[in-house]
Amino acid sequence: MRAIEVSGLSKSHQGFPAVRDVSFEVAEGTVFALLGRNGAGKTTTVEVLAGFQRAGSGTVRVLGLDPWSDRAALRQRVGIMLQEAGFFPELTVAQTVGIWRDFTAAPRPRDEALELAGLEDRSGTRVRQLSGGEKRRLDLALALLGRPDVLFLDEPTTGMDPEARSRTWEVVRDLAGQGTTVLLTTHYLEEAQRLASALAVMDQGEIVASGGMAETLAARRGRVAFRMPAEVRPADLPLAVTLEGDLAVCRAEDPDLAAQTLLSWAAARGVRLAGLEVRTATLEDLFLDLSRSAR
Ligand SMILES: Nc1ncnc2c1ncn2[C@@H]1O[C@H](COP(=O)(O)OP(=O)(O)OP(=O)(O)O)[C@@H](O)[C@H]1O
Repeated sequence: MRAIEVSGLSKSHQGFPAVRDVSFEVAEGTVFALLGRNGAGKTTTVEVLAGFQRAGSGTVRVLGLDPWSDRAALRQRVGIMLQEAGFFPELTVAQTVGIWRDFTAAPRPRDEALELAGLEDRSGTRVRQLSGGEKRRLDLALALLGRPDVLFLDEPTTGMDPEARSRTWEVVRDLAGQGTTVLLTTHYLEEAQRLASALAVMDQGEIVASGGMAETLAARRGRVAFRMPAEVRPADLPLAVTLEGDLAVCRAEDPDLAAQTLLSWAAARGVRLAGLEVRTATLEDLFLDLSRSAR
């Protein structure tokens, strides 16, 4: 079943086309990453899906409902963590969660929400004293209060330290494992690659790449890199390489095979390929390729 369906969505801000003819679907219980450079249109898309902005044209459905006209019905089933949360700075973390619970149907217990977000040690701290990353964790605690079926996370781990970030990843994975559908925007490509099973990349309001994470990456070329031996010239090598400082980099559809070819060549000549690194394509490679082709 599809939890989110977007078909031909367009949305302008004062005549500026922020989102243009965007279509994608998110299967129930999966994590979907919406990626793209600053200003690509991700937040606008999420805000339309969350019912904060009305679609300009096109069709949008969340759990089969229209996020704008069925806002009241959806509010109980959707959790939202947007980029700019408005908190009361003088309230403590526990008081903030307490107030939010009053507005939430069948909320999680306060301490469970704080623990999920890794804020159990901060419950007595005033919101104004929280660090940026801790405020993001409070956002997460609030988004999770109502045990949502669909969770919108707009740059959820910005400002978090590595430990908080990996803890958040675990929470997101667990939620998806329990059936929650998660739509994530992030500038951390590693985060998207680790969490999401499908993705769409936006640029200037349009989708420029989309599909399953594994298939999308498998279709890209991987990379073999090694330190260029002083006695070897690039033209001597059996495969084409580019030089990045003292690193020789070979892009290949099958990087394992390319590495084998290079190693057999080196072994036959008694040459050592120091620091050899073989990896399949990452989201970063996809981004670099997309921005190269956009130039
Ligand atoms: N309320 C608004 N009024 C006018 N223009 C807006 C408004 N909101 C967004 N825009 C413009 O629409 C475009 C898309 O913005 P959006 O916030 O959706 O991008 P984004 O992909 O989320 O970017 P970021 O990664 O920086 O958060 C940008 O050019 C932005 O300046």
